[in-house]
Amino acid sequence: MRRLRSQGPAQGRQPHADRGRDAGALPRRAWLGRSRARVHPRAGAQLFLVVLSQLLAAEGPGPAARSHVGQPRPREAGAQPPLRGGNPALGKPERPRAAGDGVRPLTASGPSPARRAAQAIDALRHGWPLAMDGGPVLLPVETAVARQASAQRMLISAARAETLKLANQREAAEPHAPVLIHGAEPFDLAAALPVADPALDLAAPLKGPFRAETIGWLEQAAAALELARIAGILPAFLVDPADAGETQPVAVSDLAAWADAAALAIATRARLPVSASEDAEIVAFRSADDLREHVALVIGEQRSDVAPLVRLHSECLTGDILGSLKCDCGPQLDAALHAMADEAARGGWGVLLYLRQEGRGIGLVNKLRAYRLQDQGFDTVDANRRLGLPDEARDFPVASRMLELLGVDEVRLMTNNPAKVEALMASGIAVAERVPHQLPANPHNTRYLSTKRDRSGHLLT
Ligand SMILES: Nc1nc2c(ncn2[C@@H]2O[C@H](COP(=O)(O)OP(=O)(O)OP(=O)(O)O)[C@@H](O)[C@H]2O)c(=O)[nH]1
Ligand SMILES: [Zn+2]
Repeated sequence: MRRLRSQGPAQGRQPHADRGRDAGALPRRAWLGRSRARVHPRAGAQLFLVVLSQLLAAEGPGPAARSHVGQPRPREAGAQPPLRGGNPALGKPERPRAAGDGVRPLTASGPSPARRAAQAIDALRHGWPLAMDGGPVLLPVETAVARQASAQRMLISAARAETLKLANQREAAEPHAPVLIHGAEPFDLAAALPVADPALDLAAPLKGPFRAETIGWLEQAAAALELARIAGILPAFLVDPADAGETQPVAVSDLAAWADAAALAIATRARLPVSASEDAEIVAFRSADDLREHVALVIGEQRSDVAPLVRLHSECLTGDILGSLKCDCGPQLDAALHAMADEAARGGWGVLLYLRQEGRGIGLVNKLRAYRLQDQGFDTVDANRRLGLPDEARDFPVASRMLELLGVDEVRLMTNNPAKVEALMASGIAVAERVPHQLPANPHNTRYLSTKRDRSGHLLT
């Protein structure tokens, strides 16, 4: 069996008793006085600062504390006093500006491909247009800062085109291919938004007439839609708009470089007692260009001779933090941690990967948009498609890479989703067993769970 090299357990693991929080020993009432219970926390903090500054003032200026505050540094004999208001010989001070006013041509000496993709994702979130190498300028409809921009054409996803009843046109009939639409009138942002956003579907059901056109830059179009998904915005663009503003250059191949799981590395690790188990360690992962920080929780003592119980848990802010009843994420997270704690008590161990892939990879805002559509009667799959987004967009090679970095090459995977098993195996992790992980339904998630079973292939009863 292939054994992967571990980066090793944390150095200097301490018994729990050694790590009491010092803060607990502070005389809590000392700093807010007796009225603490009635003081609003923010007001309390302000009061604390006032008291602190009074105490400091009463103490007088300590020489060490004030040596560089408010006092001029001693000057050597003959030295010039510092210039106030800048050196007139240098002209007026100017803000630093990027070379070429920030326009970055795709040259070998420019930013690395992964960095360019990161900049493109950031640009979309800010509403700045992309200049696709070999394709047109694309302005994201949802976030565009160039409010006066307009274009004759829009780029949308196949799923959105289908919702807009365009799939009967030959150029829009390919199920997953991006669709270029030509409007009878140019699209300004007010006209483009209802095409992009299904929240407006009921208010304006007929948006056309549109003509679908052949795309001569299909790869660039697909990459742009993928970048929009990663940025968490609606996947719709004005194509070559007038007045789009400064563009962000990006090439199709940049995306693969950005998504390369090999860039992920362990950033740090620390002991983290949790309510399910006091014997747990958190490991944080980072890569240079992807700002999402994934974590793993290792429960029990890591052993190379026993395959751990593993759960790949995708971020769900609503379920994990707020206790949403619309999904099964919160109870699944809780039950997984307790199952791992039981496993550890029997001499085994567990690893929970907390993957920052909210809403199965479409991001929090788009997931909440999907929830709105679900309230109109669409199921979880159709709601995503109406948004023009895939119903599954998670990046499981990231999970395999995290396991590899932890030195885990074989797992007992807690899941009802066969796609997770396949994805892990495809990226080199042996799945010795699939451990079912079904939790009781509630009235709010019954339809969600049956859709998972009936449309997404989950093994649920
Ligand atoms: N787009 C979308 N995402 C959702 C919805 N409900 C839950 N999610 C997301 O789905 C993910 C939860 O999936 P998981 O429980 O990890 O995995 P799974 O594919 O359901 O498979 P299991 O391992 O069997 O639980 C989280 O990222 C949630 O935010 C929804 O209605 N729409
Ligand atoms: Zn959830």
